Order: sequence, then C-alpha cells, then structure tokens
Amino acid sequence: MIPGSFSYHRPASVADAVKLLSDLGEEARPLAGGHSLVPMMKLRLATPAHLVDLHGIAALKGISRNGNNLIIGAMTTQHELLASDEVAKAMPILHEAALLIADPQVRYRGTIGGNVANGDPGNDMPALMMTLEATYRLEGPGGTRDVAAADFYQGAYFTALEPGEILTSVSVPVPAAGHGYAYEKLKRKVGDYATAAAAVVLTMSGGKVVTCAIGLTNVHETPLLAIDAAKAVIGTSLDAATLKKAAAAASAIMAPAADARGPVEYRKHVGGIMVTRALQRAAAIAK
Ligand SMILES: Cc1cc2nc3c(=O)[nH]c(=O)nc-3n(C[C@H](O)[C@H](O)[C@H](O)COP(=O)(O)OP(=O)(O)OC[C@H]3O[C@@H](n4cnc5c(N)ncnc54)[C@H](O)[C@@H]3O)c2cc1C
Repeated sequence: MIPGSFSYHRPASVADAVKLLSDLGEEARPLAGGHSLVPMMKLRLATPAHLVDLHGIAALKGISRNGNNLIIGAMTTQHELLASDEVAKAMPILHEAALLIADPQVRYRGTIGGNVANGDPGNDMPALMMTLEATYRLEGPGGTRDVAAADFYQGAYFTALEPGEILTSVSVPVPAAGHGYAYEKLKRKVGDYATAAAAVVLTMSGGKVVTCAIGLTNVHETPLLAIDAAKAVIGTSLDAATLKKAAAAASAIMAPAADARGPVEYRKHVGGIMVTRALQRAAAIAK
C-alpha cells in the first residue's frame, strides 16, 4: 500500500500546469484532491512519475454566476459545493448529490474537477452533469475548448481529455424555476459508491411532465443519459404504467459489471427502481 516514487510539482497558474504536463508527457498526472488518484497509486494501479498538484492555482477555485450558468472552478471541493447558498438555491440536485458522495473527510478534499475528469463510472457527478447539460472547459497546449459533459465520457477511465489538457471549470445551466429534481442512489453502506443511481430533472405543467432528463450512475462503463426513458414520461402524469415503461427503457441500456455490489440482473433491477423513485420524488417537488 505504498505508492511508487514520483516527483512533485506545484504550478501557480493554469498555463504553467499545462506546460508542465505537456513537457513531462504521459508519465505526468494532475493531482487534485487525491481521493481517487492516491488510492490507485497505493494499489500500484497508477504509477505516475510526476504529480502536477493543482492546489496552488487560485483561478481554479470558486463558484460564480454568469448569466443563467453556474461556473464551478475545477478545484472547488465537494464540501465547498455543499456550503454554497447559490448551489443550494439554484441547483438543489447538485447539493443533494454532493451530500451522497463518500463521507465528510473525502468531501473536504475531493474536487468537482477530479470527480468529473477521473472517468470512473462509479463517480456520482458525471451522470448528474450530463442530466444538467453541463459543459466542461478544457485548457491545453492547443488552447481552450468546451466539451459537453454528454460527449466527454468514452469508456471506463477514458475521456475526451487530450495529453497536456486540464479541466479548468464546469459550466452548468440553472434549471427552470419550479423544476423538480431528485438523485436516488442505492449504496451498500454510508461512504460507498453507488450500486446504481439515477438523477432526474423535470418540469411539469397542469400535472403533466413537460421536460425531463434522466442520468444513470455506475450501471455501464460510462455514465449514461436515459433518453428513451425520459421521452416515455413526457406528456404523462407519471402514472404506474408510465413509470414501469420508463424504468424498463432505462434498464434496457444498462450494462453494469457483476462485482461485489451484485450480479448484473440485480444491478439493472435496482437501476430501474432508482429511476422510478427519482421520477416520483422529482414530480412531487415540481411546482
Ligand atoms: C472512501 C472513498 C469513497 C468514495 N466514494 C465516492 C462516492 O460515493 N461517489 C463519488 O463520486 N466519489 C467517491 N469517491 C471519490 C471522490 O469523490 C474523489 O475525490 C473524486 O473521485 C476525485 O476527485 P479528486 O479531487 O480527489 O481527484 P484526484 O484523485 O486528485 O484525481 C482523479 C483523477 O482525475 C485527474 N484530474 C484531477 N483533476 C483534474 C483536472 N482539473 N483536470 C484534468 N484531470 C484531473 C487526476 O489526474 C486523476 O487521474 C470516494 C473516494 C474515497 C476515498
């Protein structure tokens, strides 16, 4: 449980971090909260020769509002998300989901940038960011570009990040006033990753669903958007038959691994239940 040896770098600007990562090449990795990377290093599943610590870069911190978007700096911790009144008011599902990540110790160190850039299908933020139609800002040797969260995940631990690039911020459109929301996560115990989880953001009018987005965590090698399930509920009052149809449509795209959290069929079944519960709770909240 002791990591291999590495050299430590602490740049003071994004430009310096990008230059270091580009110069040092494949053997270098950005270090954020270290709560995914360091455990991997201890297990020797990751053996970077260089760690480029992002903690000295003030520009990567903080939460601000730009028009209808919340801009969250990559080095903002999960604890800081929870402490933000702006997040709690404008985007309560983000507050709710952050509270379901691990435990306070992990949330004090773990960052939103590390959580979404890691590419771990077990992380909670990626599916939520897809549901909220977030965009990631990436900065690298070739300049700055924005990538939709929905286009970012390519496989387990494979993302759209190019060599030398870092994720600098996440831009999240604020959902409509009166929207309904829920993040339902089944885990074996407090502090565990999801056996399966579902995020729902919807709007309703006259008792019927007008818009709906559904994201799924840890039921596939990447986070998923359950597009057909979301379509199935539009225009309905979420009656029992519709809920069943939506859960079935969501389960149909799930392909979880059989692991200590259960066999494939169980995790798909649980995933469907998470979708049902999230839809019901979101509808009850919507005004
Ligand atoms: C006991 C335990 C339980 C946990 N449970 C959960 C859980 O239930 N749900 C959940 O979502 N997470 C969970 N986590 C993971 C936790 O949320 C991590 O903090 C998070 O996944 C990674 O964030 P980090 O800031 O620690 O990143 P790090 O561990 O520092 O980095 C993770 C990866 O992302 C890369 N990276 C980091 N920042 C950037 C950046 N800005 N640009 C480009 N690449 C970057 C790193 O190079 C590394 O490959 C748990 C962790 C532990 C230790």
